[in-house]
Amino acid sequence: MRSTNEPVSPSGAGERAASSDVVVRDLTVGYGGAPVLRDVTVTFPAGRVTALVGANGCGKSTLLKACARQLTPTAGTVMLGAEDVSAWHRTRFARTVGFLPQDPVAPEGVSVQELVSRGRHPHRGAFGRWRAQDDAAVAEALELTGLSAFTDRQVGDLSGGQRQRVWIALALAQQTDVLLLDEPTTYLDIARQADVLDILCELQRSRGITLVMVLHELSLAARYADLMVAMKDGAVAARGSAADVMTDAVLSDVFDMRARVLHDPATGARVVIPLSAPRPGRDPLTGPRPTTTPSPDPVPPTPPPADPAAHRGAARSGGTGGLPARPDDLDEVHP
Ligand SMILES: Nc1ncnc2c1ncn2[C@@H]1O[C@H](COP(=O)(O)OP(=O)(O)OP(=O)(O)O)[C@@H](O)[C@H]1O
Repeated sequence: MRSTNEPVSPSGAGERAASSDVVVRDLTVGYGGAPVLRDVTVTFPAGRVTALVGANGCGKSTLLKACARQLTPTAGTVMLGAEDVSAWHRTRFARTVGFLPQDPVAPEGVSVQELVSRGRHPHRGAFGRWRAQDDAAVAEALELTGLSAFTDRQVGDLSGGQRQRVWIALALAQQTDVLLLDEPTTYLDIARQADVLDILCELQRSRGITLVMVLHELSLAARYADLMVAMKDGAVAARGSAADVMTDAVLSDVFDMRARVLHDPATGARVVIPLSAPRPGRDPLTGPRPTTTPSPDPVPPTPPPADPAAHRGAARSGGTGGLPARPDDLDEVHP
C-alpha cells in the first residue's frame, strides 16, 4: 500500500473545489413503515472527516443509507449545501456522492480490475465510452489501496481484508466530492486499518472531499475524525470533537457501559478502556477476584491517596473501582 507521505496525484477530480455540507434535516426514516430514525437533524461539514459511532442497532447505517438515497425518508430531507438531493438525477448524484455499504456483495467471477472499474460508470459519456481518465482513476485507486498486483484476481478468491480494500478502491475510483463509508475498516488488520484511514484522510485533505464513516473502533475514530457524531436509539446523542464526545459520561450513555477514556498527550490519541459492570466478586478492570486460598505472597492492597482532595474527586466520579494507578504519561479525559 502506498505511503501517505507522498502527495496524492490529482487525476481528474483532484483540483475540485471543496464540496458542500451534507445537511440532514428533521429526518424520519426506517424500514417497512417502522421508523428507525426520528426527526434527526445533523450536519456533516464539507471537506471534513466525520465519524459516526454508537451501539449496534442504533441507526448509523440507516442514517448513512438515507444520505446515500438508498432509503426514502417518510419525513425530512438530505441536502447538499442548499439543494435537496432527492430531486437530483441519479447520474448527478452518483458523480457527487459515493457510498460503501456495510456488506457489499460482488458479482460472481468478477475480477478486481472489473469491480473497481465500476466506480467509473457514473462518469461515462453518453455512449458509455471508456476514456484515458477512467483508466487513470482506476489505476490510482488500485495503487492507493495496494491492489495493483491483484488486478486479475477474482474478488471472490480474496481474503476478507483484501476484498474490503477492493470496495474502497471502487469508491475512490468514483472520485466523488462526498464519500459515505459504512465500517470501511471492519475486516482489516490493525496496520491496514491505519493505512486505509491515512489514505482516506489524505484524500480528504488534498481534494477537500467530505468523508463520513461509521467506525466501531473508537480510538481510531477519535484519531482520524474532525467531528464525532454519537448515536443512540435512532437519534444523535452527542456531536463534537473527540474531546467532546470521547468522555466517560458520553460513552457510558451511548454504549450503556462503564468506560474510562485515557488521553496520550504524546500522540493526542484517546483510548477507551471498557470496564465491566460492577458485580460481586469481580474487579471492573481485571475480572474475577480470586475467591480461593490467597497466594503465599499476596500483593498488599493499594493504600488510599494521601491527599484528601483526591479522595473527593474519586468519589464524585463514582470512584475508580479499584483501578490501578494511571500511567504517568496518560491524562484522563473528563467531560
Ligand atoms: N433491512 C432492514 N429491515 C428491517 N429492519 C432493519 C433493516 N436494516 C436495519 N434494520 C433495523 O434498524 C435498526 C437500526 O439498524 P442499523 O443497521 O441502522 O444500525 P447500526 O447502528 O448501523 O448497527 P450496527 O452497528 O450493528 O451495524 C435495527 O433495529 C435493525 O434491526
